Amino acid sequence: KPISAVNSMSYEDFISIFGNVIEHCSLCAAAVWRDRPFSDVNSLHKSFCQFADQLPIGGKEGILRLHPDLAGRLAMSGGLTNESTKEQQSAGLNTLTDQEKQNMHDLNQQYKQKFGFPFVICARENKKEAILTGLERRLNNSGETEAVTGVEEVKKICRLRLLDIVDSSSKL
Ligand SMILES: NC(=O)NC1=NC(=O)NC1=O
Repeated sequence: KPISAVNSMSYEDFISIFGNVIEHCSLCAAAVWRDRPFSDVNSLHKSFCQFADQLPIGGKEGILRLHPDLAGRLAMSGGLTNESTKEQQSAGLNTLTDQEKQNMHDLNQQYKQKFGFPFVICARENKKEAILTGLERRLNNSGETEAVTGVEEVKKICRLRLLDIVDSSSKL
């Protein structure tokens, strides 16, 4: 879509189109609509980032809790959103060996046990090896650090999902 079409959307249409650029967080799109008109996809992304950044720590954690585990139960049962399904496949998470699945599951459980929210990383920018090493490394961080790091990954996921919808060449 050209950015001009984005800028002329009703908030209902805007929410239905952009409601999942942050996984299960249509509130973000509902809020970001007010920042229109957007000069291009970068300024649209900036609005999403600013909304996430101004949330209190509890809100940031809430965004992370709405993310499905990587190669988790939902992924195994085909219950992921279309976006998450494609992203997790692109990282090769649908071709894990049983050993890798078990390892991922154990680490995800440890991570959730420690932080109270899931490990989030931009799967389209990482292959399964990088995801596993990232999970092991970030397990040693503080909750504060991981809430911020997780939201930074959400911003990367958001940008790629926006680029799938908005023509990156279109300018106001
Ligand atoms: N826990 C996660 O990081 N989930 C995901 N990251 C992505 O890029 N797509 C997901 O579903």
